[in-house]
Amino acid sequence: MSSNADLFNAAKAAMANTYSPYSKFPVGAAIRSASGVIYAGCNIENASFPEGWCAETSAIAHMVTAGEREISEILVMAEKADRATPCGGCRQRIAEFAKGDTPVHLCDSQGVVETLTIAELLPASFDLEA
Ligand SMILES: O=c1ccn([C@H]2C[C@H](O)[C@@H](CO)O2)c(=O)[nH]1
Ligand SMILES: [Zn+2]
Repeated sequence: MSSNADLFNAAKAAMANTYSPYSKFPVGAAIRSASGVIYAGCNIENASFPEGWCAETSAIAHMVTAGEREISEILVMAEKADRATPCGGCRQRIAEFAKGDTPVHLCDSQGVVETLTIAELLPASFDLEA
């Protein structure tokens, strides 16, 4: 297990609570905030399919609700993927609370497979001040 065992375990525990009866594709995410606290989340689907949301979005919601606004690293896992990567919308949501060099750890069910920065995942991202 990597040195991100705490993040990995938090994402795995969150993934166990997934509500994904439609896709049957469990996802978990865990953020380490600037203060060092871990915020996790799972994907939550809906019978009205577009109303569901992603694990990364749940984790960001927990972080912001707790009064924090800076992601220092984030880890994503999907039970059925060899290397889970955030969807386009989640890349933009992560970028809102991250710096370009903020690490995004992509996992399989065993551990971190690859780490990319959010700037690598979302080059030339939308910014009102760009
Ligand atoms: O970045 C992503 C991409 C997809 N999903 C979820 C949404 C849906 O519930 C399921 C299948 O797309 O995976 C996430 O949680 N994060
Ligand atoms: Zn997403």
